[in-house]
Amino acid sequence: MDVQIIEHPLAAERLTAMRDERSDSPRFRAALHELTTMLVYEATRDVAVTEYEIRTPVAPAKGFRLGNPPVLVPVLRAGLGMADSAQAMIPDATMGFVGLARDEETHQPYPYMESLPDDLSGRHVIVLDPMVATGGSLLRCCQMIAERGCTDISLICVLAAPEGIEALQASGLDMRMTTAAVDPGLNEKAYIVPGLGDAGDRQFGAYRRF
Ligand SMILES: O=P(O)(O)OC[C@H]1O[C@H](OP(=O)(O)OP(=O)(O)O)[C@H](O)[C@@H]1O
Ligand SMILES: O=c1cc[nH]c(=O)[nH]1
Ligand SMILES: [Mg+2]
Repeated sequence: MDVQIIEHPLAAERLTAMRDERSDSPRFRAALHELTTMLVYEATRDVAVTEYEIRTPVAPAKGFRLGNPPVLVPVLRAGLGMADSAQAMIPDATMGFVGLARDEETHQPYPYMESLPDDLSGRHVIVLDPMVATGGSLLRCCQMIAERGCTDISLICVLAAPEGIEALQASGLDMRMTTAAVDPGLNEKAYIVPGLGDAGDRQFGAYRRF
């Protein structure tokens, strides 16, 4: 799996705001929105475009549009905070939704929503989830997508742990990842260290869901 780490001063500032425990939910969400714009910009650098003719007020010119607009798949809850800015960058994208909650004891993902097109063959799917810790949640999501025939999956995240990257690599699924950083590892609760805490809680509040 190709892993692209975005090193840019503006991205580093947004990531710092997300990491900082003093950032409240509005500041955290704003930083995630802005960082997602940058991550989407970099992750889509090589997507195919179709050329077509337009006219400027002065002369004919070449125009470009995305050849195969992607399907965006935010992973609820935390990925929901990336959905708006990703769709603003790619207005022709459609959107599917996957809901996964990690069990706090076993660290296994519990699926509670799977709202995806039945047939994803020939489609480019971009999965949005800020956190890749053990990799279990993203792997589960990518399996759902691959079962629907997709062979072209991009992952956009904010922070990844080496353990998660290895788990995704070991799955053998053909994917590429764009992230703002790879942190050193996980603690005993499978949280990324230093990380930024629980990305869902920091956006939407902490409560027990299941
Ligand atoms: O790589 P993993 O070990 O699977 O952990 C990462 C997952 O944990 C977080 O979601 P969480 O389960 O906390 O749900 P939430 O977004 O509703 O808070 C995060 O958004 C990922 O989906
Ligand atoms: O560090 C972590 C690990 C899993 N999920 C999060 O939101 N943060
Ligand atoms: Mg969470």
